[in-house]
Amino acid sequence: MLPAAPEREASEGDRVNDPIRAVPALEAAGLGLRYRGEWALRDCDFTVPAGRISGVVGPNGAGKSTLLALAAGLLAPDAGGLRVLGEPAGAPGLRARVAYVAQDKPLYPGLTVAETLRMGRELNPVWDEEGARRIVEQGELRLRARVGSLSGGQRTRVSLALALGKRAELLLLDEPMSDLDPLARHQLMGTLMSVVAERGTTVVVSSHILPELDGVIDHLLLVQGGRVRLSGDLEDVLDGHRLLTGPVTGSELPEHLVVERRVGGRRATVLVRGAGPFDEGWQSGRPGLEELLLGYLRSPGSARARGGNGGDDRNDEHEERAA
Ligand SMILES: Nc1ncnc2c1ncn2[C@@H]1O[C@H](COP(=O)(O)OP(=O)(O)OP(=O)(O)O)[C@@H](O)[C@H]1O
Repeated sequence: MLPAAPEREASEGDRVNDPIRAVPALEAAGLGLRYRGEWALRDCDFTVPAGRISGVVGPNGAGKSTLLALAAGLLAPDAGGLRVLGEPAGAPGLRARVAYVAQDKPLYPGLTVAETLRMGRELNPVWDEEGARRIVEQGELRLRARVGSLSGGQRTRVSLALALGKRAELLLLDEPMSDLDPLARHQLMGTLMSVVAERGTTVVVSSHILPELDGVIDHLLLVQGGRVRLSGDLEDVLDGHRLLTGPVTGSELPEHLVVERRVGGRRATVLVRGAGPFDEGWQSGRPGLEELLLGYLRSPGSARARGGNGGDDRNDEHEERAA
């Protein structure tokens, strides 16, 4: 597991009373985007609160990168709308307020690491030279090395240094850690989280490496098949589910609450929406993040949920019909 996110400076009450934090980081209504006529994201309604670390989770091809690119203003929606920090995504006023690290970490290969950081300093009205250098130096990168000669993990480090140096209000990170070795991942995530906690930065980070997010995120967006399947405060979402174990026969469960059922021998393990009470034949516990996500990912057509209360049935029916 990666280092736990340090205590955030602001409490929930502070956020509500702070007019800036009361504006969500992302707010999508009916958001959709097509590539060559095929919907990559469709009918997405969600809110990502400010001042939090949100995990965008989903399998390959789910639409995570598309969602982040829309938030970064690199793509324009084909349906619905997306507001970022209170402004329409892509608005010029967001350029200095949002930093985006794309999955393929595009950088200029001909520049050295030092020249890349200098470019960051010159292009951004606010620049944290010390913070950016710290990230580069932790990786023992030579400032004179050409970016084109760096490994994938080293380029990730330079990209994150640029993003953090910008001191943006919102960091959009698309699979930031996928090409880092476990030690670098642990170290860099720790640095990232402490910087973010210090500054109260909002982070939206996509990943399909579930352990990477455990103990780090405090808000969740589960994307599957181009739709948002689950979203909400992480604790509320976990509180809104139970992992039940019991004999395969004899204990009843309302089918519409079942997310995933696995049978091993005579015992069944069932992930359900809602906190019960359930038939007393079941042993019941709150699922962990990985158990919850794997349950949903393994059962793409099961009960759908939204928000921490385990979901809204009317929405579920709508989404299932539209799918
Ligand atoms: N440039 C593109 N042209 C055509 N189709 C695309 C393009 N980019 C993405 N898609 C399609 O859109 C869907 C969503 O892709 P996206 O890259 O957003 O998924 P993802 O969740 O980020 O996947 P991964 O975890 O593999 O990065 C996929 O079906 C993908 O094939």
